[in-house]
Formats: sequence, C-alpha cells, structure tokens
Amino acid sequence: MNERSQSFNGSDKHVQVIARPRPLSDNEKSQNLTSYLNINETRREIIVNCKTSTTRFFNYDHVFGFQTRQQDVYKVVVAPIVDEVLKGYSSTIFAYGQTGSGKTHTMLGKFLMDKTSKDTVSVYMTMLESEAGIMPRAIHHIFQGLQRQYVDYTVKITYLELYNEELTDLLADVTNEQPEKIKIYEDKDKTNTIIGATEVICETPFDAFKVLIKGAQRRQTAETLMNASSSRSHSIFTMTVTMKDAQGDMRLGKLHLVDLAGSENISRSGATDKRAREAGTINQSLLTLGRVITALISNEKHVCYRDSKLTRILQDSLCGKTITSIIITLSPANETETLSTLEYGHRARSLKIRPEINQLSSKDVAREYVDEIRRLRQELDAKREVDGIPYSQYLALKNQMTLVQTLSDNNQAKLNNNEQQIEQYRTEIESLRRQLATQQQELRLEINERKEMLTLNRCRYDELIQITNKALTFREQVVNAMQQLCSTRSAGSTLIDQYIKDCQSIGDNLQINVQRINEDIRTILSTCSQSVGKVLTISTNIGQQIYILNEKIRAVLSLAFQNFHSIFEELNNIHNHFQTELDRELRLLIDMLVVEIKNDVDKNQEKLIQIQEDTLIKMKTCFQEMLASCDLSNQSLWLNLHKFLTQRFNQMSLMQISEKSTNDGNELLDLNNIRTACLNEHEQQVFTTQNKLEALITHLIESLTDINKTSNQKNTKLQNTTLIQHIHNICIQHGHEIRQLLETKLQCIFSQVRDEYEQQCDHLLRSIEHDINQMNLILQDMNNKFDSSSLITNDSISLLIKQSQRIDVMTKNLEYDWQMITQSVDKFECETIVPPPPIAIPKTDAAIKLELAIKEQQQQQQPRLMTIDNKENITDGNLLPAPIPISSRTATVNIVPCRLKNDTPFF
Ligand SMILES: Nc1ncnc2c1ncn2[C@@H]1O[C@H](COP(=O)(O)OP(=O)(O)OP(=O)(O)O)[C@@H](O)[C@H]1O
Repeated sequence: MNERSQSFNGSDKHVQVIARPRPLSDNEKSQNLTSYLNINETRREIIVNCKTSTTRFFNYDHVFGFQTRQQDVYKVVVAPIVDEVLKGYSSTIFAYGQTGSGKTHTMLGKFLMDKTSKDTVSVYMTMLESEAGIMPRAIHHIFQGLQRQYVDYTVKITYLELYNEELTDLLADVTNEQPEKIKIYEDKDKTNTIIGATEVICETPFDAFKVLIKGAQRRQTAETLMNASSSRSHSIFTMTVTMKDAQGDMRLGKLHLVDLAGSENISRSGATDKRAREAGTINQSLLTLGRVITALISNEKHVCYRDSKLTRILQDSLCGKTITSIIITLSPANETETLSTLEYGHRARSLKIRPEINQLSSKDVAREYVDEIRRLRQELDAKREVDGIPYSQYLALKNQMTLVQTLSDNNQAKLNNNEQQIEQYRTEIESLRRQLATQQQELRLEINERKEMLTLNRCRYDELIQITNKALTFREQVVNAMQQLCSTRSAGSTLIDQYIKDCQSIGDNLQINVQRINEDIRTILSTCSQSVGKVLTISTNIGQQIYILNEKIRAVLSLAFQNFHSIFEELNNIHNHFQTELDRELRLLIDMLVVEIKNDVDKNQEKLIQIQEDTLIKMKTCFQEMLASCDLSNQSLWLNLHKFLTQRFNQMSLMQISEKSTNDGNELLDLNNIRTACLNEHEQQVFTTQNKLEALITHLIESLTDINKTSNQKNTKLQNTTLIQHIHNICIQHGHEIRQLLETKLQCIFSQVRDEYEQQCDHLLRSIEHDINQMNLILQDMNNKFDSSSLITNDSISLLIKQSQRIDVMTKNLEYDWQMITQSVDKFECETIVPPPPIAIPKTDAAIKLELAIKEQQQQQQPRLMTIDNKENITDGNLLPAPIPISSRTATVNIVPCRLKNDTPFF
C-alpha cells in the first residue's frame, strides 16, 4: 500500500493524553477512604496530595472531573478523532489505568459490560443517551458520517483479545472445535499483517453493534481481589473504513480502540500461581509498550516493537503515522498505582506523531487488491503448510465428490417418482388438515362452552362456599349464643320473672291508659259532634237572621210606602185647602168686584150691564178651566206616583234585595226622581196658575179701565188696583208654602228610611260576627282537645279531619255571605243620596198634621227586639220560616224560599 503522506493540520503533534478519574465506589466509601486527587478542569491539572511525599502536579491535554458523563468524554476526546478517521486518517485510542479504574467503563460503557444484554437494537437505541462508552458511540458516529459524506463505503471490523501473549479472535465461529490461530505476519516492508482474524463487513450500525456485543461478551475476565470484574486481557477493536466520494476518490480510515489490561503490579493485585503469571505477563506487555513509547520519545534507533504482540499490532499507531490518544483512568483511593499511571501518561504525552491521510488512487486500490490476493495466497499457503493437507488427499476427496454426484443423479429418478407420491400424500394431508381444522374449530367452540359452564359452576360453587361459610359462621354464632344463653339462663330467670311482672303491670297500665284514651276520644268525638251541631245551629241562625233582615227591609220599605201614601194624602189635603182658599179668595174678590161693579152699573146702568155679564162669564170660564187643569194635573201626577210605588212594591222581591242591594239604591233613586218630578210639576202648576191669574187680572184691569173710561170715576180705579195686588200676594204665598212643605216631608221620610235600614244592617252584622266568634271558639276548643289527646285512632283522625274540612267550608261560606252583606251595605251607603239641609219654614196647619201622621206610623212600626237563648235559638215573636235541613247545608248555605200571606216572594 502506497500511502501518500499529508501533514495533520500542517504541524507535528504529540500523543493526546486525557485524564479521567472515577468517583469513589461504594466499597471505598464504606471503608472511609478519601480521594487524594484534586482536579482543576480549567487548568487541565491534577494535584496529587501524596501521603508519603510532596504534592504532585500533572498537566494533560484534557482533565475530566469525577462526575463527567460518558457523552462529554466522547464529545471532547473521541468525536474529533472519529471525524479525522472519516477524512482518511488512522487513529488509536488507548485506555490505560490500573484495574478497576474505569477503562472498560470508558471504552465499552455500563450496558455492554452487562452480559445479560439481549436485545441489540434496544440497547443500541438507549446507549447513545445513557452510560454507553466510546465504542458504541464511535460506531454510530462513523456510520452517520459515512452516510452523510460518501457515496460508497465499506466497514470491516475485527475484534481481538490478547491474553497471555495469545491472540484470540473474539468474532470467530465458536462452533468450530479447532479454531484457527491468529498470527501476525510481517511482510517485506516490515508491515505487520494479522492473519486468521475474522473480518466482519458491516453494512449498518446495527450489524457493527452486534459484532461489538458478541466480542465483548467473549472477553475473558478473571476475578482479582481488587475488582470484581477485572479484565486480565487487552482488547483491540478495529474498524477499517474504505470510503469513496462523489469524485471517485477513495480513502482508507482506521480506528483502533484498545482497552488495555490493568496496569497494577503483581504484589498489589494479590494474584498467585496462574494468576501471578497472568499478572506478570500483563505487566510485561505494558512494560514493552512503555519502553516502545520511551524509545520513540527519545528517538532511539531501535524500538522494541517485536517484544510483545501488543506493540507489534499497534506498531502503526505508535510509530507516529496515526493520531494517537491515551485516556488514563484514575482510581482516587489508590495513591501508588495512580501516581504510576499519571507518570506513564505524562511520559506518553511527549510522544510525537505525524499523522498521514490514507488516500487511495485507483492504482493503489488495484495494488491493494493484488496485495490482498497475494495475502490470501500466502494465507492459503500458510494454511497448507500449517494444516499439512496433502494434494493427493485433495484429489481423493474430489473423486469421492464425483462418486457422490453420480449416486445423486441415480437417486434423482427415484426422487422424481417419489415426488408424485409425495404430492398425493400432500393432498391427502391437506384435506386431513382441513378436517382437523374444522374439528379443532368445533372442539374450540365446545371448549369455550365448557369453559363458560365451568366459570358459571365456579361462580355458583364460590357462592355456595360463601353461603356455607356464612352458615357455618352463623352456626358458630348460634352455638355461642346458645352457650351464653345456657350460662345466663339460670342467672336471668329471676330477672325474667321480674320482667314479666313489670310487663304485666305495664300492660295493665297500658290497658287503663288505652281505655282512658278511648274515653277521651269518645268525649272528643261527642264534643266534635256537639260542635258541629252548634256550627250548624249557628248557620241556621245566620240564615234566619238573613231572613229577619230581609223581613225588616221589607217592613221599612212598606213603611216608606205608607209614609208616601200619607204624604200624598196630606198633599191632596193641602191642595184641596189651597183650592178652597183660592176659591174663597176669588169669590170674595168677585163679590167685591160685583159690588163695585154694581155700584158703577147703578151709575151707568144699561151700558155696563152687558159688560159685566160678559166679564163674569169670561172670568168664570177662565177660573173653571184653570182649576180643572190644576186638579187634573195634580191628580194625574199622584196617580202616576201611586201607580209607580204600587208597581215597585209588588215587583220588589226579597230575593232580589238579599242578592243585590244595588236594587235598593236604584229604587231609592227612582223615588227621589219621582219626588223631584212631583215638586217640579207642582211648581209648574203654581207658576201656570199664577200666570193665568195675572192674565185674568190684566184682563179684568183692562175691562175695568174700559169701565173707568166709561164711568170716569177715579176712586173705583184705585180700589181695583189694591184688590188685584192682594189676590196676587195670596197666590204667591200659598204656592211657596206648598212647595216647602212637600220638600220637608219628603226629606224626613228619606232620612227615616235610611236610618232604619242602617240600624237593621248593623244589628245583623253584629249578630253574624258574634256567631263567627262563637264558631271560632268552638273550633279552638276542638283543636285544643285534639292537641291534648296523643292517642287518637286513625279512624277518629280521618273523621275529625272531615269534620274540620266541613267546618272550614261552612266558615268560608259564612265569610263569603258576610263579605257580600258588607259590600251591599257599603254600596248602599255610597249610593244613598244625601238630601239637602232643611229650610226653616214656619209650620202651617197642614205641616203639623203631616208630622203627626208620620209619628203615628213610626209608633206602629217599632223594630222588633230579637234575643238568642242558651240553645242558640233566635226568638222575636214573629213567624219564622221552617228550619233549614242540616243535610242540605254542608258545603253551601242553601236558601229555601217561602211566601207570606200577601203572596210576596221572600226568603
Ligand atoms: N467514571 C466512572 N464513573 C462511575 N463509575 C465508574 C467510572 N469508572 C469506573 N467506574 C466503575 O468502576 C468499576 C470498575 O470499572 P472498570 O471495570 O471499567 O475498570 P477497569 O479499569 O476496566 O478494570 P479491569 O482493568 O480490571 O478490567 C465498575 O463498576 C465501573 O462501573
């Protein structure tokens, strides 16, 4: 291989040395060991506080802390080196340190040290974010880089173990009973080639990871006193990467990850016999490594690579063409070994390197293939030599193979025949399989059914067991109780006797109480029935009182009618009196006139006789007409009034009065209207009479004037004028008197009727209120009796509730009636027309007579005094209507109509 040299970053470099101390283990902490290392990461310095000597200071390319994470170590130390490998460099990373200092932890990591790891992919997925060491992270990194940077690549992995100067292929087939020994072959140009190592080509990182796990698990480990899983071997994990970029340039990168064995000396490790030899060998290899490093540092001409297989294998890495890094792992509690390691690392740091990129031209590739073929040939030759297989045997084997081939051909025909049979068998087997599947399906169904049945039975069985358990428990409880009862029976018999006696006395008391309560209930029921009777009596009384009220209203109206009748008679008398007076006055006037006229006639005899007769006839006629008209109009007016009142009186029914007192108001309004009409009519008649008189007098005056003209007697004229004035005054005075008299009488009648009605209503209301109060008292009494009794039977309660409901209904009815009466009274009061104040007029004879007549009427119609005796009966000496049957007065108060003698309907 012709390697074209390229300067690594353009300058010489030294071997990178990184220090990584581990924290104190639990074991060390339990021994109260303390760390004698002080780490200054910034200054990349480790200070060793030596117990025996002075404090030592060591500087390295990088110094990690005790708690540095795996990914940080990879990121800082390995990732840049792997990037260089992907560019075509070869690089080697050593882990150097005493046993138990953390070499394997740093190189492989926790997971891969765990030999029970099974699922490669899942471990791979978790390794990058957990305790995975440099190796798995480097695999991942290299494949990522290759996929990103190159169009074509191949990755080959070898994994070797050096144990007792014996190389072991960790990737070899373990089933091979005689595994091939690995040899280091040195070619002409002193290049060391390892022969016999399995080179696994990996296409994916998973393949590479599998390879890593396989190798790691095969590493031989031996236990020492210092570490429970101490490794006594060196392991060399190599990844060879051939890369081809888009331009067709090819490069070769190599990464050696070397986990060295422990660097401790034999005495401290405690190894004996075989182990001692192992330990010594280990130290010899490391010693050679150290010597090689020293020789390289001091540029010695002879470098003893060949003294150990380790240095032979790593010759390329150590001679300076490779990027080399050493991670020294430090145990914080072992001063001597750690100092040795620190010094080792410090020396190695002086080792100069001049890495070169391995770029391959097509010529180089061809050459490499030629070399490869040559190497394979040499390998074959070596095999022939080593295995010593003679060529003759080879030929014999070949003949045997030919024979086997012939036999095989002969058997082929038989095989073809058998194939048909096999096909038939196959068909049969297929149908049998189908049958089997059907039967299996049926069986499965049956099994499922059975299972369900079984489950059901199990449930029932469980239930039965539970019930049985409960029964057993109960039986035990019963037995216990029985036992307790037996034990306490004798002691409790006296108590039981006493108890029975007590019970008997309580029973007697109870019986007495029950009897007493029954009596109470009976008393309450009788009281209730009495109360109900009282309520019904009161209701009857209220009905009777309503009847009495109606009767009184009727009587008042009858009195009013009689009063009106007497007033009308009085008015008739007054009118007759007025008429008589008027007649008398007129006759006197006429007589006077006749006398005077006779005197005149005597003087003018013949001429005046005719005038006198004419005048007299005219006057007579006129007065007769006037009187007739007055009489007629008055008579017709009174007749109308009388007719109206009679009609109203006959039409008036006490039913109407009781239902609505509005009618009363209307009747009184009508009466008032008639009164006004009467007054107006009379006034009109008086006015008409006056007018007619005035016209007559005017006519007389004119006649007399004519007579005067004729007689020329001035004295007679004067007398006539005085006479006329006198007549006029009489007419005015009488008309006025009559009108005032009428007004006064009518006012008296109306006020009397109203007072009477109000008195009757008040009395009735008071009696109804009294009845309601009594009913309330009875109800209260009943409630109290109810409350005092706590043992009322259900039947009694329901009966009493019914009674109470009935009483409630009756009370509501009574309240409703009372409300209606109150409304009627209010309405009557509102609608009653208040008459004007009386006018003080000197009383005439007729007025005095009228007053006397009214007094007589009032005396005849004195209000009846009603009393209520102890049995709630009302007595007033008058005929009462038949009592209202109780059965018909349960919910509402029914009014039974009846008739008086004059057939006027009333209640
Ligand atoms: N940096 C670290 N952080 C935590 N634990 C660590 C660290 N390094 C090592 N250990 C623990 O210390 C113990 C010994 O580590 P490890 O087996 O890697 O030592 P070693 O140097 O490989 O020993 P040997 O040479 O005998 O193989 C292990 O249990 C490991 O988990």
